[in-house]
Amino acid sequence: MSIPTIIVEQLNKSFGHRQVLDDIGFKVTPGEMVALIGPSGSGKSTLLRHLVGLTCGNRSQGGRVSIMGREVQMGGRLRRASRSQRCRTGYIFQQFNLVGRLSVMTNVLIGRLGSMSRGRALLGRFSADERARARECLARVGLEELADQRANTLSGGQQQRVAIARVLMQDAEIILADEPIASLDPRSAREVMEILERIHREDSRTVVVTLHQVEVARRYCRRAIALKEGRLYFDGPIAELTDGRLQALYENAGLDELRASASTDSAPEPVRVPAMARVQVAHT
Ligand SMILES: Nc1ncnc2c1ncn2[C@@H]1O[C@H](COP(=O)(O)OP(=O)(O)OP(=O)(O)O)[C@@H](O)[C@H]1O
Repeated sequence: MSIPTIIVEQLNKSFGHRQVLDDIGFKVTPGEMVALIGPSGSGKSTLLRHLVGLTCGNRSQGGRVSIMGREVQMGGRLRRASRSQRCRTGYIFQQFNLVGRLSVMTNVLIGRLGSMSRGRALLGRFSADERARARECLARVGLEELADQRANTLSGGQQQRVAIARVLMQDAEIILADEPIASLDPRSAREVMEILERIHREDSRTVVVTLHQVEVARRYCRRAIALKEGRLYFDGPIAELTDGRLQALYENAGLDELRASASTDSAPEPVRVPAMARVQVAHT
């Protein structure tokens, strides 16, 4: 059995008096593609941010996050990540986080900064090999011909593909994507998900992606982790996330989310699960 690449144990997070993560624990093995789903405000983005140490858990309640065998945080204290560890985790944001006035090419090359010497990084001096590699990364997301264009002249879908190329340039082994398709039209959303899935499949990258649309999660991910009100509601094969469980997951959510979560095939089963019940399925 492979050693987990992501380990989360007893993670708790409160903002003021509001507990937004409640005793979260799960493991992800190398090469998995996992959908992180749940109603708006259930804690998906907060959880993802904990995985890279952008947010730290509560001190009083312990909690541990480890990535690729190294602790990111423990007992509410961040561990200083090594440079190489930081480079091995790529983060994709809903709003792309590109430098709009720079070229597409430079934005992709930025993915390399973490592995360069400080001097070279400060001067932004990239080698011919690095430029060739950046072109390859752009070709993989279908944007090679836009290399010299300013990033802010691209469509949202194209910008997200540049962000993925930047993660490829970073050579990240784990890709964490926080609602990467939330602000995209359906076609761009499909392109972005297909690229992520291809990278996962062809390069054996571990991908954890937060999604609002359950049908998208079903199409691209084998496993789902669902949060409800900050608690782990489901963790297992996405095929076991039945319509009844989904109804219970989204039962207090807005109408739009319910529609987004509705299955496209059979009619939902009228199964009701108590609001805070956990449906935890052993993950193999
Ligand atoms: N820095 C913060 N300070 C205070 N509250 C916060 C902070 N970050 C998140 N929260 C709160 O934590 C809860 C979970 O937020 P989070 O963004 O993780 O949810 P989410 O499931 O990703 O929601 P969405 O799907 O709408 O993005 C929300 O109630 C949010 O308002």
